[in-house]
Amino acid sequence: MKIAIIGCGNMGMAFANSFIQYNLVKKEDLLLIEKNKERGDILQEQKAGVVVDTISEKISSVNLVILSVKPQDYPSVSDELKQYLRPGQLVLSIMAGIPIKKIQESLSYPLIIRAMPNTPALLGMGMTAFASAPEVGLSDIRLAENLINSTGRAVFLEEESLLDAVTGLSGSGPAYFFYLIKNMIDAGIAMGFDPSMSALLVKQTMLGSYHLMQTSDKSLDELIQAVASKGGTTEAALKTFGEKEVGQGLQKGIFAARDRAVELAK
Ligand SMILES: NC(=O)C1=CN([C@@H]2O[C@H](COP(=O)(O)OP(=O)(O)OC[C@H]3O[C@@H](n4cnc5c(N)ncnc54)[C@H](OP(=O)(O)O)[C@@H]3O)[C@@H](O)[C@H]2O)C=CC1
Ligand SMILES: O=C(O)[C@@H]1CCC=N1
Repeated sequence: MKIAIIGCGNMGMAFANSFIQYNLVKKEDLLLIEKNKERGDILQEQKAGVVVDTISEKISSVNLVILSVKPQDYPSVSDELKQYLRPGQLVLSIMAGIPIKKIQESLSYPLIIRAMPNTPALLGMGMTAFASAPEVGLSDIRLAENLINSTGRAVFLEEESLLDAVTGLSGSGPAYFFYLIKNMIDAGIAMGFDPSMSALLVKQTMLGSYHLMQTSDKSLDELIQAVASKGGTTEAALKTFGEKEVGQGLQKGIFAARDRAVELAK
């Protein structure tokens, strides 16, 4: 198995490192194409794979090409890539927004899988949803699924258009989680804790709450109710969240992320 990754930033390397860790590809068979010199030099130093700075005929010999540049950089990538693609190669895009049809047209090439991962893939704890062009065969879909499984969980979507909602929900989701935690820590600091004590209180609370949610047979509403004693402190917080429309604000943010994914396709 030979793999090329075009754009070796956060997500490209999260994938590359998982493939290496699970022996799905050997470093000498991993072509890392990174335009950014500083990043390329770091990857060279780390001996992360065969590091190059441009798309070349080397790409013609790989089985799988992963597109992990920012969507805005894709037009220049497709112009270069299309001349080197050979029949039978599989192209896996993790770029937000850009639909399979558009990738097929820009590359004049049919075998495209589109996936939306998230950064916990760095730890093998990612969540990725993916969809496939109708031209891609079952064995290639399985191949992509096996590779994605090395980065965490994978779900196959029959309906590609849902990938934009996935982007808003789980693709960007880690940032919402960190945003929530940051604001809780800041509230702790505002109430007089030093930053490290506030961080400990908040992070352990979130960790314990996550496991409680996963192991409990109660619904989320019931779990909230179990914390919110009648006339107590949690109720005061929840009342304020309601007045400030925190939940609705969060949902609006997620819809905005989804809408931006749709926009990036244009
Ligand atoms: N970060 C995330 O949480 C997620 C990101 N994604 C998607 O993954 C893709 C990559 O995101 P992310 O890893 O965060 O981005 P990064 O900016 O970290 O990585 C992209 C890398 O590609 C380089 N690059 C740009 N043009 C080329 C080119 N022509 N050839 C080779 N390399 C090039 C960039 O260089 P330079 O910086 O100099 O431009 C950069 O180093 C995006 O499309 C994003 O939508 C999907 C899910 C989650
Ligand atoms: O912010 C972004 O555009 C990318 C896609 C999902 C997460 N990061």
